[in-house]
Amino acid sequence: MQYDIKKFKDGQVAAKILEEGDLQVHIRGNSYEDLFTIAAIKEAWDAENTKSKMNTASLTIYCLIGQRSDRRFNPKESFDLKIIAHFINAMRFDTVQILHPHSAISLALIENAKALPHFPYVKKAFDAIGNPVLVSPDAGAYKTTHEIAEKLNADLVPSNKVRVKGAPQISIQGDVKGKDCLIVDDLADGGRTFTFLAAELKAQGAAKVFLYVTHAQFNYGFEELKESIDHIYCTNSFKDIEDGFVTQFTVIK
Ligand SMILES: O=P(O)(O)OC[C@H]1O[C@H](OP(=O)(O)OP(=O)(O)O)[C@H](O)[C@@H]1O
Repeated sequence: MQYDIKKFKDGQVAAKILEEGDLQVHIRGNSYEDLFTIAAIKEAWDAENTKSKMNTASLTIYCLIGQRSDRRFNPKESFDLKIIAHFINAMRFDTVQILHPHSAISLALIENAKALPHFPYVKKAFDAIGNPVLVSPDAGAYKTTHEIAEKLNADLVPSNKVRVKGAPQISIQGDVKGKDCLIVDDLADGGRTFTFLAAELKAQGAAKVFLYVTHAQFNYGFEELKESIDHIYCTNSFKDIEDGFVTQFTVIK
């Protein structure tokens, strides 16, 4: 399904449907502008499809904005993922696929949503390195990384993270001496989780430490990661990165 997006100088986005049939929207979805772009496309498509109930509309979001804000962190603060989910639900897509959501709460709040698995990209990194031990950085990552380790027949070393005044405190539950380690997580923001964990893995004798994250945001702290991590594997769900330190798997053009 072809559509055209026009952006006005004041920031307004408008859409035009260029052909008939089922609608498939593939978008990063990592900005409020993207959400309004999706809404414009769906509104234009709905206007053409009021009579035809045969056609379906599907949405694929590669990096859902606000996915970490999956609760009200403090009284009097907004619950941002709930607002975003309300907005997407109002568009009434028949299916919504979300690549590697931060938690199951995104899938619970967004109607007709299911996760698009990150397994194929972890497998590519796993094969490129050559049978590393998988490391899950925190309780949130443990469940999905455990499932991936089972599928790959790989060893898994869980670690636990608590944040003290925002700074991650790490404890590793396994032997990594002389082993190549692949940390697997959903996203890197400032990267402190991974610099601390990689430093601790190396202190415990790990040979090399690699990082896989689906959503490579690297909003700050990117250069510091080079001190303790040997190479990063990620998708381009959040942005395209040109750096020899990073291997990016393309999910969106
Ligand atoms: O690159 P960094 O800035 O270190 O952030 C990345 C980490 O933060 C997120 O978890 P978060 O601490 O938000 O998990 P939570 O939902 O359990 O609080 C994410 O799953 C990573 O583990």
